[in-house]
Amino acid sequence: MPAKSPALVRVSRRSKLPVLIRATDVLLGLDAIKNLLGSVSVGAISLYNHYTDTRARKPNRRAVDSLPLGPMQTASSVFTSVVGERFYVFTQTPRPKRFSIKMWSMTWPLMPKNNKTATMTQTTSRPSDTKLSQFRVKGEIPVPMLIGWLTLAAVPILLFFAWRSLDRGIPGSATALIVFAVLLSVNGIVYLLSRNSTLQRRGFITAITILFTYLAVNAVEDGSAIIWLFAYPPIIFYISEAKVGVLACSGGLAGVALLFSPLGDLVFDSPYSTSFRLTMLAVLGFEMSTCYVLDQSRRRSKLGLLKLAAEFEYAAKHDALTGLANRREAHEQLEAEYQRYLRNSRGFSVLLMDIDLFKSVNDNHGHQVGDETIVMVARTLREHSRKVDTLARWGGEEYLVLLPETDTVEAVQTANRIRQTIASTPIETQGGSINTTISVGVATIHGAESVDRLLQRADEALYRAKTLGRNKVCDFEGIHG
Ligand SMILES: Nc1nc2c(ncn2[C@@H]2O[C@H](COP(=O)(O)OP(=O)(O)OP(=O)(O)O)[C@@H](O)[C@H]2O)c(=O)[nH]1
Repeated sequence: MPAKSPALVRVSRRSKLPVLIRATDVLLGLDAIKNLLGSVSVGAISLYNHYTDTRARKPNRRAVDSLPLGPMQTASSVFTSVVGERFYVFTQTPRPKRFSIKMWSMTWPLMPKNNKTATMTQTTSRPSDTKLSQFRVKGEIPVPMLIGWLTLAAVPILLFFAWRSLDRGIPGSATALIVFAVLLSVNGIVYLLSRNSTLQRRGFITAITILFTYLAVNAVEDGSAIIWLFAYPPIIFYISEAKVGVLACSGGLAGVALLFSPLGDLVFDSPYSTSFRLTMLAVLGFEMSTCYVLDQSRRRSKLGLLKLAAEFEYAAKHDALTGLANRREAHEQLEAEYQRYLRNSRGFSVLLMDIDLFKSVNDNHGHQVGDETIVMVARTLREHSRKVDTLARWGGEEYLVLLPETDTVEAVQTANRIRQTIASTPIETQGGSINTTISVGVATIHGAESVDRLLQRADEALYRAKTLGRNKVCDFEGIHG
């Protein structure tokens, strides 16, 4: 065992330790900056979707209602942004080009792990925290990639120090370092072959924990190798759950304290001076606590950011009054269904529905009762639909129902069921009981017609149902109830 080295104490106290700690701070700081940038972009896009009528490309009624904008005209020039969880609203200045409209067309920065886009149907609800944790924020370094880079960096360093140990006539240390280099490489290769990230992470954590223990206990490199311990906390907190990070760090710190204790001196022949031991323990403990606090903050802000994004994504795809899909989402679902139809020829139908003489409901009972009627009709639609159907509020008192794998006969049956229920069930509103009816236009996709053409046929069928006296279900060919 090498004798105590005064050089080690001098080096570690004066230069290496602060440099290592600063490097750690810089890395964590960069991560925090990335998070903030991610937060700004997610928030900006989400807010844009939430407060914008995408067809008119203007702020929607929600924007006008909820933001302190004053007169209606100013709403058409509103810009929204977000930093953290604070919303900022900018109204257009006399020099409108000062704000870049490009910000609005950025891609959605959330990426599900499996790269599949979740389909949004009537059953979609706000995602849970567990579900959210499956997402990562764009710009965040994926753990397998980080482990890959760390392995790539560690292997040559280990081989270099192994060569130095050999050169200094310490073959035992050289062999151990080569074994660690091989272990890390094997772990990397196994991951490349199996793509099992859990195995990769566990293998890496085990390897570096044993490696750092070896470096500390055997006082490799005249005892200076123990300084590498400072690399352990940020890595362990980043690549594992907070719980594992806390356990590993407190175990590590207790281990070092034991090594530095009189008991450690009995078992191991450590070269560390008393002042070095105290400094090392204090700084290591300080670094671990700092890493824990920063990691908690990173995790909390990520979850908050994902929640915020999920809330706004939900709002961007749903109608605020009824909770049904909005028109834009309905178009997306129609397009997706159409693509499925082109691929596997499974047909689908659409129902275009309109509440009859709705203007008179508003005129006779007021707008509030009109709104309640719209909500109650939406509820009836939900009750009479399958989970796979997409229910959308198409316009004011117009609804669209997308029925996958449904032919005209079945679509007409569904439409009649809904129509009859609405006609026979008085709607209870604050303004009293209201009897209302709906007219329905049915269209089923056929041949190579486009979605637009399909919608046009449904619209024409709806028009026919209206002209034939309302409370009717029609398709392109004729009346069905
Ligand atoms: N309460 C309320 N009314 C709305 C909403 N959106 C649109 N409307 C009203 O819905 C009414 C639609 O009336 P019209 O298009 O003339 O049709 P209608 O009275 O239903 O007559 P038909 O469609 O021919 O049966 C208008 O008075 C709109 O102001 C809304 O969100 N809430």
